Amino acid sequence: MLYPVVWKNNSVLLIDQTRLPNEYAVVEIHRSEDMAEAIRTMIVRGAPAIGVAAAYGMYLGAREIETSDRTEFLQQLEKVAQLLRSTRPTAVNLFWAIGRMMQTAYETIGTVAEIQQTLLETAQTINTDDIQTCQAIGNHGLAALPKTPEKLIILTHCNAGALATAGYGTALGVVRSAWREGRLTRVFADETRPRLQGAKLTAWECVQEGIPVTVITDNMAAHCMKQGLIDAVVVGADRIAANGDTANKIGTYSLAIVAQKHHIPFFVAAPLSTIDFTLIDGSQIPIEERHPAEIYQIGDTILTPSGVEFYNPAFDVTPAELITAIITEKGVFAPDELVKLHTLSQQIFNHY
Ligand SMILES: CSC[C@H]1O[C@H](OP(=O)(O)O)[C@H](O)[C@@H]1O
Repeated sequence: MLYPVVWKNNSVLLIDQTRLPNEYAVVEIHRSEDMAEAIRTMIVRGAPAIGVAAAYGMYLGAREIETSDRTEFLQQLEKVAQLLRSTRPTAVNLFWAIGRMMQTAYETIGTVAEIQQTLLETAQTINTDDIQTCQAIGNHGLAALPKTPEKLIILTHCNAGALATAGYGTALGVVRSAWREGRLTRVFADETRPRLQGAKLTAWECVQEGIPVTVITDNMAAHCMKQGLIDAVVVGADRIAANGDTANKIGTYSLAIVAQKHHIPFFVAAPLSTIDFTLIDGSQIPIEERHPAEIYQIGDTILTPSGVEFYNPAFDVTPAELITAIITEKGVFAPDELVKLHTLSQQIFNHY
């Protein structure tokens, strides 16, 4: 199994996803500021993965606080939370995980040392829980996929794999489960400009797992669907509103439009921790804008002339009416059924 975030020897080990697929490098993180930078620069990325990373970042920050006074400790911990919240705005998992860590600190009655220990245990629980959640998503996804005698070809976008979670993946979790059950022919992976998570990360994960994978450029997806090459589209999510509107990597929205045009089921695979029930629809989901260099530069090559402007939104929002179903660890739901999960979500994520 592939784990992008690992607690080991009193530090956090991150697979450096900016160096894949050509180099498998691990970065050792000891301090909260370094964890914030790792999230900001996408050494670690993917909604659930940055939630897990932020949880450990909260513990790293907690152990840096040198006071035995509980009130002072909590005030300092809130500053760590603010630092981590400032890293990336769209994936709600980041904010949920930080909120859970703060809630744990406030609820722990004891010495500062006892609060710090409880924070570490909470981060480790968030980590292990997400692996189990992804495996449940994968298994529930099997029931959602088209029931055809032939094996399926699934198109996915960006990377919603083990690298984007604590392990196993969400969209690629469904792919892994389908592969293991003998229901998959191959994956078509959008390269996913500008950060190329599909070409670099999804393709790498599939090769590691022996899953046949075809990489296409983003502008080929519609043609592939029109040719009848694709049986289903399965993507991840960074934030899902209560009505099922879903923020995911830029390019997801256009995929959903073309999938509907060609009557191809379009699935979002995501844990409950990605659903933001405080938003009635996707209109208020914050969309991260990243540096223009992600568009105009690949390696040492500058792609565009000087004197041009750039617009680099990292995400878009797919309206619920374009989504066939949302695959969660609690089952498969039509977008308008998510409200059934609200009470359960509040029980699991209360006050975060
Ligand atoms: C398992 S959801 C992963 C989700 O996060 C990715 O964004 P980024 O690579 O910028 O962190 C992408 O939207 C994926 O679908």
